[in-house]
Amino acid sequence: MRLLADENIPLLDPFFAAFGEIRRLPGRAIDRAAVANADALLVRSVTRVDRALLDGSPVQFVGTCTIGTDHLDLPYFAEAGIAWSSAPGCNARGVVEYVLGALFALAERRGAELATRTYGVVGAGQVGSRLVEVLRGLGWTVLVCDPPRQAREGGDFVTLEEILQHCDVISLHTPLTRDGADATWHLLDAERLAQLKPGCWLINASRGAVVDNPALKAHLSGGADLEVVLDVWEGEPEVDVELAALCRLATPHIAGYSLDGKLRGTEQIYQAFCAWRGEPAQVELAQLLPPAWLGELVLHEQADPAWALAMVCRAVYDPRLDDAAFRRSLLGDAEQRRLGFDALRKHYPMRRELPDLTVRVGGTAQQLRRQLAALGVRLA
Ligand SMILES: NC(=O)c1ccc[n+]([C@@H]2O[C@H](COP(=O)([O-])OP(=O)(O)OC[C@H]3O[C@@H](n4cnc5c(N)ncnc54)[C@H](O)[C@@H]3O)[C@@H](O)[C@H]2O)c1
Ligand SMILES: O=C(O)[C@H](O)[C@H](O)COP(=O)(O)O
Repeated sequence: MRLLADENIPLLDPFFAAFGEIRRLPGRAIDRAAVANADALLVRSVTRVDRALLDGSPVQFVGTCTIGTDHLDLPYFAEAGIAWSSAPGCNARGVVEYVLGALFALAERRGAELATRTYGVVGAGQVGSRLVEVLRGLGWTVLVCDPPRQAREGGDFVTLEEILQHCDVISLHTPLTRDGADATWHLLDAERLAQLKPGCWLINASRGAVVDNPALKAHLSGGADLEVVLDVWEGEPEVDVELAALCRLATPHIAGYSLDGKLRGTEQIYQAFCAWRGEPAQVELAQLLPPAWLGELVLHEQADPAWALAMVCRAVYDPRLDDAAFRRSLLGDAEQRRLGFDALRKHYPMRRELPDLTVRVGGTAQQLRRQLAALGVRLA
C-alpha cells in the first residue's frame, strides 16, 4: 500500500509505517502527479481533495486528521466509491481552551468581570457543545443557537437574532456551508454585525468565511464598539493585515493545535484506516503521548476564584503568545506573510490541555473546586 501524507501530520510512522511506504509532502503541494502513485491519502485542512485532484488516481481512501471537512468533496467521494474519514472532536478541547484563554485576556484588558456577561455559542456540535458545558459549569449564562439541532431535537435553543440582541460575548462554532437554509457562509455579514450589542466580544475559531471579513473590517474601521478575536481568515494563508490590526487577538488558525488534539487526529484516522482495511487497530495513542511539562499546580484555599481560573488556564495555554508571534509574521511582504502563516503552524510550540494538569487546592474552597472541575483539570 502506498500512502501519501501531509508532512504536518504527527506520528505518521508509529501509526502507519506498518502498512507500507509513506511519502510526505507539504499539504499545499499535494497535486495530481503526487496522488497518481498513492493508494491512500492522508491530509489536513489545507489540501482541497476533489475530482480535480483525484479523478483517475488509484486513491481508495482519504483521511483528514481534522474536524473540518469543508476541504473534501464528499459527494464526489460517494460517486467515485472512495472511502473517507475525518477526525470528529479530535481537537475540540483545544478550541475550547483557546476561547477560554481569549476570554481571560479580554477580561484583563477591559477590566471586565466574566461571570456577569451573557455568552452566545453559535453552533453546538463537537466544539460548541463542549464550550457550553464548560461555561455553564463555571456558573455563567449561556445562550445557544443551532438551528439544525433545534429542528432535530427541539429543546433549549435560541435564534441568531436573539444571540445578537442579548449576548455580550459571541463565539462561532459552525461548519462552513454554502447551501441550504442554514448555510453559514458570511453568517455574520454587515447587517448582522450592525446588530451586535455595543461592547460585544466576537470570537471566530470556526472557518474564516463564516464572518464577512471585508464587512468586519469596515465595521471596525468605522469605530464599532466591538472586541474581535480571529483565529481563522477568509482566504488563508493570505490574511488581511488591516483587519488583523483591528482585532484584539489574531492567530494563524491554531485554536485546536494542542499536541493532544493533533495526535488524536492521527489516531482517529489510523483507526478508520484499520477499519476500512478490516484489520484490528494495534497502536494506541496513550503509549505515544509524551509527559506534560507542567504536571501539577497548587492553589491556596484563599485564592481569589476569578484570578485562580485565569492563572490555571494560562499555565496551560495563553493565546496572547500566538497573537504576538502572528503579528510579528505580518510585518513582512505578502509572500513572507503567506509563508509565515504556514511556518507558524508547522513549527507550533508544545501545547498541552487542561485535563493533562493536576490542580491541588488547599482547604475546602468548594466553589473554586467546582469551577476547576468544570475547566476539566484533574483535582488532587
Ligand atoms: N480553528 C481551529 O483550529 C478549529 C479546530 C477545530 C474545528 N474547527 C472548526 O470549528 C467548527 C466547528 O467544528 P465542530 O467539530 O464543532 O463541528 P460540528 O459539525 O460537530 O458542529 C457544528 C454545529 O454547527 C451547527 N450548525 C450548522 N449550521 C448552523 C447555523 N447556520 N447556525 C448555527 N449552528 C449551525 C450544526 O448543527 C452542528 O451542531 C468547524 O467549522 C470546524 O472546521 C476549527
Ligand atoms: O478542522 C480542524 O480540525 C481544524 O481547523 C484544524 O486545526 C486545522 O488544522 P490544519 O489541518 O489546517 O493543520
